[in-house]
Amino acid sequence: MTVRFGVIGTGAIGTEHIRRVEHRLSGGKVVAVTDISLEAARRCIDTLRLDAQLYESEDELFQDPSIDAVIIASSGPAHEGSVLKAIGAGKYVFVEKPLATTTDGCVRIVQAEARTGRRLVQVGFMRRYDPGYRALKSEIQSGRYGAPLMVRCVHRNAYVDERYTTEMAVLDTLIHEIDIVRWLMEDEFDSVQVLYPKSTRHAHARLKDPQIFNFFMQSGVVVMAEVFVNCQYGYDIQCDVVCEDGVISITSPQFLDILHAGLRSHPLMQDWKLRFADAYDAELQDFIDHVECGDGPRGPSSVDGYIATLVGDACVSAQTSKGWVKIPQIRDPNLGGF
Ligand SMILES: NC(=O)C1=CN([C@@H]2O[C@H](COP(=O)(O)OP(=O)(O)OC[C@H]3O[C@@H](n4cnc5c(N)ncnc54)[C@H](O)[C@@H]3O)[C@@H](O)[C@H]2O)C=CC1
Ligand SMILES: O=C1[C@H](O)[C@H](O)[C@@H](O)[C@H](O)[C@H]1O
Repeated sequence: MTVRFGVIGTGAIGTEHIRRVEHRLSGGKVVAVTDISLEAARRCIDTLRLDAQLYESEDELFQDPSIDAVIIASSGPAHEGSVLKAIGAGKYVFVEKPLATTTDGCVRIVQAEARTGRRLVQVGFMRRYDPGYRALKSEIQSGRYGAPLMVRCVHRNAYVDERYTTEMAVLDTLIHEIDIVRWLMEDEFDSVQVLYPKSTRHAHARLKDPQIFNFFMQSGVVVMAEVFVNCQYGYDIQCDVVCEDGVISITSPQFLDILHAGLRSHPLMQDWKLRFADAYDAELQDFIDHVECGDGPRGPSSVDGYIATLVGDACVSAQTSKGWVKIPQIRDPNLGGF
């Protein structure tokens, strides 16, 4: 069986995901696309030479019985509505992060999925599929370095545009660290504090950049996460786990070592597309494989998406408070009671 995809949102990552389903992965095919900008959707079909139906709305796309699964790659605020409609139409759903931009929205999705009695949703937390993070988790779990004590994360973009806000540093950017630290440490967040260093002159007037997010995990492990989205030099993702008997760190994949004019240099990646290309391929291939055999997705779940946004909401609160903010208790959305 080939998994027949409809894609909602044909922007930067939507186009990337379409390209990988069509040309790099096995078992999937894009048969329909839509976008709030029909021009963007049409341009995507033409550029990628897709044999796909252009739908004027997602509602029409969801009614297409030939579509097995949808990839939701629209802007974050649109995710909740699209995911709920997709669940209602009985479609499998791969939704880019965040699952929804509010905790209540995530709960509505988790409860809607639970009512179907099936796993339908996977969230695009692709770092769980990155070879570096997977090797890091394996080393932590080996016990060779003793207990983890601290985690240091760095998430730097070369630059962002005027649409990027101080809050987006949480649900658009830091949300990757929130999910990957949960997964690496098999632990939950307890509390968060935000520090604002002096802002860079490269940040637009309404953006505080960089930002430091300090967390206590429930185990007592401390997480220090830097988000700096105008670093100028490139796209730099770092993660060091400091243990009792050693430090384990991911490294950025090096494609080139250049000797020139008396210098040695390693060109840095400039954005997420190349840095996590293998991870994006692996997460979507995993989705396709499990949908194809009828299991339903086994990647990051709607509950993972709910917890990431729950912690994100606490981080946004901490951005405007002076002290520590407690992360609300994680309740099992499957059991209702909200
Ligand atoms: N996992 C990752 O590493 C990455 C994830 N993302 C996530 O992917 C999503 C899209 O990001 P980008 O592709 O960078 O944005 P983008 O702005 O390039 O593309 C978004 C597309 O969605 C369309 N759109 C907006 N609202 C819509 C709606 N209600 N219905 C249908 N289409 C709608 C826009 O017209 C646009 O074509 C975001 O949630 C973002 O957080 C983005 C980049 C990397
Ligand atoms: O999800 C992403 C990308 O993966 C980048 O890491 C972030 O910096 C970007 O803001 C966000 O859209």
